[in-house]
Amino acid sequence: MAEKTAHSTDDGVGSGPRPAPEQSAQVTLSNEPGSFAWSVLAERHPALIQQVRDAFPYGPDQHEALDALLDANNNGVIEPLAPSEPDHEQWSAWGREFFGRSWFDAPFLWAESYFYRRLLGATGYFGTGPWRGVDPFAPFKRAELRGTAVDEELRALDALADVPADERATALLHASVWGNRADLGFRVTKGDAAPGTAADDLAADDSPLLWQLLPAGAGATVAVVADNAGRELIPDLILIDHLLRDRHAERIVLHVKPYPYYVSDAMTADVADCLRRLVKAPGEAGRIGSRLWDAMATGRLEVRAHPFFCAPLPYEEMPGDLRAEFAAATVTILKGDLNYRRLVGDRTWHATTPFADRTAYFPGAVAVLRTLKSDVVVGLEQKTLDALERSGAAWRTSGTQALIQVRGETGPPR
Ligand SMILES: O=P(O)(O)OC[C@@]1(O)O[C@H](CO)[C@@H](O)[C@@H]1O
Repeated sequence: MAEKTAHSTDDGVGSGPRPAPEQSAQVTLSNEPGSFAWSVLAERHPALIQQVRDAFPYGPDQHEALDALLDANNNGVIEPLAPSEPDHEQWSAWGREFFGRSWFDAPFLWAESYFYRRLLGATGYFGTGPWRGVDPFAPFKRAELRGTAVDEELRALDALADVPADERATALLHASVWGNRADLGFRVTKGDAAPGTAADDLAADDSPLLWQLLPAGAGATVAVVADNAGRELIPDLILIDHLLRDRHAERIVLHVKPYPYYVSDAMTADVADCLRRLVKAPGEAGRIGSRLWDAMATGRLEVRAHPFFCAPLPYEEMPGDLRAEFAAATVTILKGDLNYRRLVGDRTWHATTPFADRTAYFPGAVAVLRTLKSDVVVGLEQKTLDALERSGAAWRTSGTQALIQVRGETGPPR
């Protein structure tokens, strides 16, 4: 087995700026048995291959490719994409340093991202045959959206329609945060069929600063970087409607993934499915759906699917066009655990490392709405950290804790 961790000044995944030495921390790898990252590769990935295999009547080619991926994930080394693949060159550059290593010895963020790319390849998603463009996770996403839990969540909106605006705003913001628990990745392996009981309080809450950045009528543009489809995207869309309706934003750009990723991540098709679900719902949910449908038609709400969202890279290495887009936004709101890992860096930061320091490179104000589902966290107060540690619970990874963190001041010169 190779070294347990790589050092932060040389993670080999791109050429972007590196953190200052005094802020360095080790890149998270997956080669420590029993660690969260190890369990994702050793347990979640094989279970996911099986789920995908069971969900579609694939032919022998797909079964063979899935067998090969399972074997490589469990026992093999990382190999480049075939030269015939359209993104072969891109991934060759991203993976140069990791090809020939065990999957467990590559950075966790990189290995997971490449796993999803290979899984799609195995199902024929990027091929020229009949499975081209067929989302292997679509059956799980659709089942979730059809479920009665969504009916109940949408019915609850009727009671919110008449409460004072600030209370409604808080409720909708929290619904979007906790919506991040509804991650189908949690349900891939036995034993984590559903996340545990949610904490009453947020582990960090900078929401006053978020609202300060978005005073009504100031003509703001907000970028929302989505995470999961279905039960997460619905509350995200409802929050977007609130921001537009109460004029906290004039325009919102919703960034989604260009291809299926991390089981349930949202793509344009999932936005359309959620909007249809809302529009057809009775009561307030249906009215929200109609307003959002109109906002799409007039361009006040726009969907984008930049390729960087499926790249195995931290946001620190984002390309210039995306940097310019975030810089032009009044605030960028990032949803979920993976976006958080990419924002602050998937490393063993001390949990009290200031959030503002870790995000100082980000172009413009940035906010995160996240439940904790992996080891990395920054920006906690010492007393919060002490209490969480005393609890003895798996608070970093169980999805029971959540946070809203915001850096308001503008980032470095652009
Ligand atoms: O980004 P999301 O959907 O909130 O979470 C993604 C996630 O489920 O995937 C990884 C494990 O596969 C973890 O980082 C995290 O728990």
